[in-house]
Amino acid sequence: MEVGAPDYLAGERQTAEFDVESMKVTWAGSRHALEVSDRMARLVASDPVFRKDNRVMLSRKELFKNTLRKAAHAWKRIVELRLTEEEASRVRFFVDEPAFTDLHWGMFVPAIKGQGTEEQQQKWLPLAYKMQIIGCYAQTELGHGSNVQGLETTATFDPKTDEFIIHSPTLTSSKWWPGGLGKVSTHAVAYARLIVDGQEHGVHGFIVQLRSLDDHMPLPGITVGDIGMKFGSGAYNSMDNGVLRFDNVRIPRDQMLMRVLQVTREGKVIQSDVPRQLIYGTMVFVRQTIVADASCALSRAVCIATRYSAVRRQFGSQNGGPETQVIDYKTQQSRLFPLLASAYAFRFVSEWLKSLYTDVTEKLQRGEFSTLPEAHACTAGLKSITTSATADAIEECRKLCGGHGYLANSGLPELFAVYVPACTYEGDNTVLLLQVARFLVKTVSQLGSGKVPVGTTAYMGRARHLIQCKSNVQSAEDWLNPQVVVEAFEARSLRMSVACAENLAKFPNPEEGFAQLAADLVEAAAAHCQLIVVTKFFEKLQQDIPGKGVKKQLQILSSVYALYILHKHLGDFLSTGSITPKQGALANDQLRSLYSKIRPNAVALVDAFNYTDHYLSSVLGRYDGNVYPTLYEEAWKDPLNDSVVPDGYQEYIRPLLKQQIRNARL
Ligand SMILES: CCCCCCCCCCCCCCCCCCCCCC(=O)SCCNC(=O)CCNC(=O)[C@H](O)C(C)(C)COP(=O)(O)OP(=O)(O)OC[C@H]1O[C@@H](n2cnc3c(N)ncnc32)[C@H](O)[C@@H]1OP(=O)(O)O
Ligand SMILES: Cc1cc2nc3c(=O)[nH]c(=O)nc-3n(C[C@H](O)[C@H](O)[C@H](O)COP(=O)(O)OP(=O)(O)OC[C@H]3O[C@@H](n4cnc5c(N)ncnc54)[C@H](O)[C@@H]3O)c2cc1C
Repeated sequence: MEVGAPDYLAGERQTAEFDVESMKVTWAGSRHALEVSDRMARLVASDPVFRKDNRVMLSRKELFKNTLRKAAHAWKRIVELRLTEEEASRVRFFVDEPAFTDLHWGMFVPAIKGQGTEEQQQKWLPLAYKMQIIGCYAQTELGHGSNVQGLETTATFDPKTDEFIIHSPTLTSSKWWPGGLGKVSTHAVAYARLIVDGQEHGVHGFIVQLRSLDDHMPLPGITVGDIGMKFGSGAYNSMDNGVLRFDNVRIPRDQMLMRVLQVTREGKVIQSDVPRQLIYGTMVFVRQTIVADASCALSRAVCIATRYSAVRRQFGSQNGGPETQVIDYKTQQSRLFPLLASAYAFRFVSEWLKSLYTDVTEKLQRGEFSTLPEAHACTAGLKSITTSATADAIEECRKLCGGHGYLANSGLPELFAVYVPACTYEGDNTVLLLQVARFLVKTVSQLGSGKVPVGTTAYMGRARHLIQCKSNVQSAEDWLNPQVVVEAFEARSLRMSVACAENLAKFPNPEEGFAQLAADLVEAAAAHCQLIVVTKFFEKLQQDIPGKGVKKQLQILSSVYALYILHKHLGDFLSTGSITPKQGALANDQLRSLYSKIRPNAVALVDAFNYTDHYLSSVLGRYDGNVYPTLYEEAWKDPLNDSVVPDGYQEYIRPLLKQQIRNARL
């Protein structure tokens, strides 16, 4: 905010009962992370190249070219200022525009790192790090996305020339969707069925050059282009999601990523001791980053809706005094505050998931693979529930802002349009929950075998207790006890998984059973993942959290998140007998009183996200709350208002107004 400018939300900020600067540190993860983030946010906001207020007005071609300009400028600044990787990734975050660079850094580089041998990494990574080649992740095809084993592109080994022949045998085998592929990438990690000596060996990644490094023309045998406009104006259309076909394209044998499986000069196929699932490792990595993205997108929407709800007034004027701020309506609070709590919950669970991922990656380097199934289940499940909740929440925030939320300059429509594909990409959310369900059912089925469940399923080791325990909640206050809450969540989750396993056992064919019970399995998986989020929030509170009143606020938010989920899924808690209807009602009483505690802190709690006005790009979410004059000014900037009488008046409006109506009755 400019120095000396009026702050229409100052009154809201004065009621805060905690130290906002300390909360900023907790949200950012550390004082260092906050400092870096703050510096990079200012760097981006002060640079006119990164302007984004005109984005929705640009044609696709203009938008795309502007994205290229921003990406090139960002890279120039990163090199000139010698920014660290951490700083560079914050620059990307605040530039706030999907671009080919996301796939280059976010998937192409990690695919080579995770699936390439040492020599392959040494050859390709330096080129990729300097952006002397630009890569994408070409897995999905027109006919198959979720079913990776169903991909049709082939990679046939030719022992005569020591090459692979990459080919698209059918229309449905055309690569379809990869970001950065359509117009920019020079290379791809393309996934194809490996065929050696007439035998199939499953789907593997191959580094394929697509375009000339001299004139950017597609290489012989490559057909490549953009797949067309996507949902929403502006939004994800800055990305060149592409289509790609191979017509017997030859690549050297050493361009197959060979960490998991090697093909020798003689055409021998050698399986290393690395599990086949590591071919899916890049997806595990990205799913983990998507959980962190969910907390960012959600906090952004909540920041806009909270500030605006404090500015907006409707009804309730007493004796000519001001009307009621809409944030004071209990209905507004019961819709908004759980989303605020969810933003914090997702932030902390993503922190934990990142540490789990780092730990698993270190173990994989040492040849320890036992934690891979847990890492897969956690990343898949948390990606699924956090993105679904965030997509719904952004739309809810739009509604919380009434009519003005529908204006593009509220920032919410574009945020929604950019965000919703997260429910689909990197694994459709239902398909991913089914993966979690398989993991849970397997864990339950092994309970009797003496195998002790560990990690996030450790609670299943107490199945005997959890299957029959009764919650001892007697008052609304009892619901503030984390142990009581966690036990109710554990009982609900375990009982749902056990019920699924029991029902599955009734089917002679387990796969048929799994297919028939899929809807129940998805619910059991979601219950398990919600338990993880709740537990990790409570565990965060065990840490030393400095700053006046900060921990107290987080305690309130953790209870709000847990009790909101309980209230929303009350049917599960009741039908599994994890709590009684009376206890459910007490949870709701507690939730109401927690909302009242959040109310004086709401604006400060969203200030703690430390978002600049540039990043929020929302008239409704402005830091200073100066909404109405800005809305009014912005309206006049619309190109439709360039002329008082619109184009088309002479052709279409005037003749209409001047028409002779023959039949007066018409
Ligand atoms: C310095 C400068 C810096 C500059 C700074 C610049 C910085 C910029 C940085 C920007 C960063 C931004 C980030 C990127 C942005 C992203 C944007 C979005 C892009 C979106 C990309 C995509 O959209 S890309 C395509 C994703 N497409 C899927 O997501 C397919 C889903 N489909 C499957 O994933 C499989 O198809 C599916 C269902 C598992 C069945 O696979 P299947 O049939 O083979 O397997 P089964 O089900 O039979 O399972 C057999 C056994 O494998 C186990 N298992 C399965 N998966 C496993 C796994 N992953 N890990 C371990 N284990 C796994 C399973 O648990 C079973 O285990 P068990 O046998 O023990 O039970
Ligand atoms: C914006 C965007 C960017 C993308 N970027 C990339 C990229 O860079 N690289 C890349 O390779 N791919 C990319 N993709 C593709 C993406 O990964 C796939 O679209 C995604 O994995 C979903 O697969 P699908 O399209 O085949 O969906 P489908 O599987 O066809 O889903 C259709 C419906 O079927 C249901 N369904 C499917 N299988 C099952 C099942 N077994 N049980 C129950 N229900 C089922 C789903 O729940 C869904 O409701 C991108 C997609 C989008 C939208």
